[in-house]
Amino acid sequence: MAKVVYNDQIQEDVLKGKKIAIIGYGSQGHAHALNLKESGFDVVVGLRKGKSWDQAYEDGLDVKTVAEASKEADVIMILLPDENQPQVYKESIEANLEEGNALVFAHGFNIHYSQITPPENVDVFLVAPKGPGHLVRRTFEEGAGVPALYGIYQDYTGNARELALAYAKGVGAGRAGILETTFQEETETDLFGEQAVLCGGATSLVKAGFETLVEAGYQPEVAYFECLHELKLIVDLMYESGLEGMRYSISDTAQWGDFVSGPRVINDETKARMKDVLTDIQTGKFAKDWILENQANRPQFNAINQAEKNHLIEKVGRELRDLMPFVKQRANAKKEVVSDDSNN
Ligand SMILES: NC(=O)C1=CN([C@@H]2O[C@H](COP(=O)(O)OP(=O)(O)OC[C@H]3O[C@@H](n4cnc5c(N)ncnc54)[C@H](OP(=O)(O)O)[C@@H]3O)[C@@H](O)[C@H]2O)C=CC1
Ligand SMILES: CC[C@](O)(C(C)=O)C(=O)O
Ligand SMILES: [Mg+2]
Ligand SMILES: [Mg+2]
Repeated sequence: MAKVVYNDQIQEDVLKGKKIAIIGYGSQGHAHALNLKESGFDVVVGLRKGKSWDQAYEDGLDVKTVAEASKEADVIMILLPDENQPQVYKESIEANLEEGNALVFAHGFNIHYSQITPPENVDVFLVAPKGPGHLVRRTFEEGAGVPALYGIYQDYTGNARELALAYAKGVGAGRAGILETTFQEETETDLFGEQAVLCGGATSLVKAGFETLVEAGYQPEVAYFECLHELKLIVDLMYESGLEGMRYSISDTAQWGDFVSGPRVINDETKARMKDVLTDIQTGKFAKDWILENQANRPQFNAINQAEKNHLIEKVGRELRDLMPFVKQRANAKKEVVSDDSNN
């Protein structure tokens, strides 16, 4: 079994007294900055003037420009959207790196696909939480945490591993488990997971189920509860006690249907497509296409995003969630964010 590290095995002294710059204050940025500050570390947030800047300031953080924060920090964590990182690194970070600094990432994309080339005299490592930033923050506040991977690309000071573990502990990951990886493994597995299972796989499965029921004449509201709302309740059981634990709570009829019909939907053909997805990630095709899509100002991304927002499942879902106050609370918090085109 892989070695999983927890809080009591981690010395955080190596990071104490160092200035940590969190560049970006979105989904991951706000969680890392606030969790590290509350863990007793010295944090400065690097941003451009705008909504995130105002939010970070309102949250009681020290906020500076990206160049100023990078210059004064010993540890610089880049938590900007992957597609913006190379330009901001070139314009505002690179020239402010000093010998012995640490350059840190939460995802290996730009190092693994050679979009950022750091100097040789700094440490370069990643601390990648295995969960959305808003849950990194929420679980930390609840006294729990989200697991994280760490990986070392360059160990100039000889302290990169200890720094990475101390950083991971500071964001709360040591409560859940921290695992060593490489930039290649983190990048390829993270992209595969989000495309084939967690995001792309799950949304496609939910929509296909919803559409099948609606096209067969069933009420969209029934289809929404069946294929989307209840999925969270089922996944919660898997999260708590695995597939077996989930199957303990469902009826034997459901479990028999799970055994005989699940493999009719997700089968060898689906797995072959998953392998295609993984191949595109491993060869760099996915990364190249995503970089080109951004250079062209995202024509496909924007068109698909708009069509997805207009899908019937979203209309029905908005109406039903408005009638469930316990769900509405979080949806409203998210809505404020979405309407401002930001994530935090
Ligand atoms: N989202 C997640 O949960 C996870 C993300 N990651 C990784 O973490 C990193 C950050 O992702 P994520 O948190 O989703 O990023 P977000 O999209 O949430 O980042 C948005 C933040 O970046 C700032 N920003 C964007 N462009 C610039 C710029 N040119 N100059 C200054 N600030 C800028 C925004 O400020 P403004 O308000 O001014 O636009 C905002 O504060 C990525 O590498 C990602 O792969 C890893 C694990 C999970
Ligand atoms: C699953 C999507 C993710 O990889 C994440 C939250 O871990 C991301 O890039 O946002
Ligand atoms: Mg991920
Ligand atoms: Mg990801």
